Amino acid sequence: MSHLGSVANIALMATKTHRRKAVKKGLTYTIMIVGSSGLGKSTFVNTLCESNVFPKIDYSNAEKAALEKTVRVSPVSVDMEEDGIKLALTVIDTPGFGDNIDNKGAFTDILNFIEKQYDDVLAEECRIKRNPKFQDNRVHVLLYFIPPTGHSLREMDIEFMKKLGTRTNVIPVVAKSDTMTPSELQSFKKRVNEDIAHYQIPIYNFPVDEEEDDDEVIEENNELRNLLPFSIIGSEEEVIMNGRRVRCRQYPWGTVEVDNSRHCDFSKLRYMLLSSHLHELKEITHDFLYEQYRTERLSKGLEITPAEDIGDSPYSSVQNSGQNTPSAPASPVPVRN
Ligand SMILES: Nc1nc2c(ncn2[C@@H]2O[C@H](COP(=O)(O)OP(=O)(O)OP(=O)(O)O)[C@@H](O)[C@H]2O)c(=O)[nH]1
Repeated sequence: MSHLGSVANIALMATKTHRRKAVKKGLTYTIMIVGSSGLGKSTFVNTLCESNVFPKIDYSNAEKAALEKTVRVSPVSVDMEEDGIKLALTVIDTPGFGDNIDNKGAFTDILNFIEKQYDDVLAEECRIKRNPKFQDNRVHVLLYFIPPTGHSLREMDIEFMKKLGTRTNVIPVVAKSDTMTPSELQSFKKRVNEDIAHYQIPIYNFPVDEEEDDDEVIEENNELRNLLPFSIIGSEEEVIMNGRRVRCRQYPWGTVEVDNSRHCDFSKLRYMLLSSHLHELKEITHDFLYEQYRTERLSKGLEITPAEDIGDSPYSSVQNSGQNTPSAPASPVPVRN
């Protein structure tokens, strides 16, 4: 066997071992949620994970509600299983913008958080002896919550998405889309897309490679691109309808169902995030976004500090009794799987 052949074999074995470990331990994956205050970010996380990751806030008690609001970047790990694959999912809720006249502070915290995860990986790569317990917490996808104003994007949303889009895969979503009629929603989506194109906001827009991708992938990506920005509805409420459990929001005039694709795009977004596009989002993060950051960082000749030397970890865990279990932060893994 040639030297190249044996190297290739070792690489293949390493990949297989890595995959086996990932299947056993759970594939690590990180989603960040960003947007103005009160748009339903925490509710969305609970809906996505089908469990009480973030405790429900009692908005009838203003004082208590103010205390319970998300006030810092809050990562929580949730063990899930999607299509037979274990996921060690980390969901990061962030403080909502809008309570302060100047929201730059909250935004800077979010950007710094994303970049710090890249710095940690870079520092780990630069070590002579690797830390076997190193935890890679890079953000693979960021859902940007757009308020359902019915107008167009706000200046703040344009500025924030533009900056975040150079660092991570940004996917815009229309929050609380049950507050708009179908035709209002369609016109709003159109205007948001026009703004995204006009201001050249670098979102993840389901790119296709006509030569490389097969027809199924092209069709799926075209369909998902046409849904952008995804309309979402969050709810932790369940009712029994025609003998099946349905997650919904109930109003005097009717019921909107979270998982009904005629009511909103939640189910398509969930499938795309946790199943069909998970690997692609991880790959783009590692191969492109991180590489770009790394090049910028190293070309500026900045000093890289090993991970454990930089401040306290913001990671926390939450107890819950739901089907999917929020637990301690994602299990330690070597760089990328
Ligand atoms: N109409 C409607 N209301 C929603 C939806 N999702 C959440 N809500 C409600 O909106 C309010 C705020 O929800 P949260 O999930 O706390 O919002 P948040 O964005 O996490 O708030 P901050 O922590 O302040 O940033 C609650 O009363 C929710 O029940 C939705 O899809 N539609």
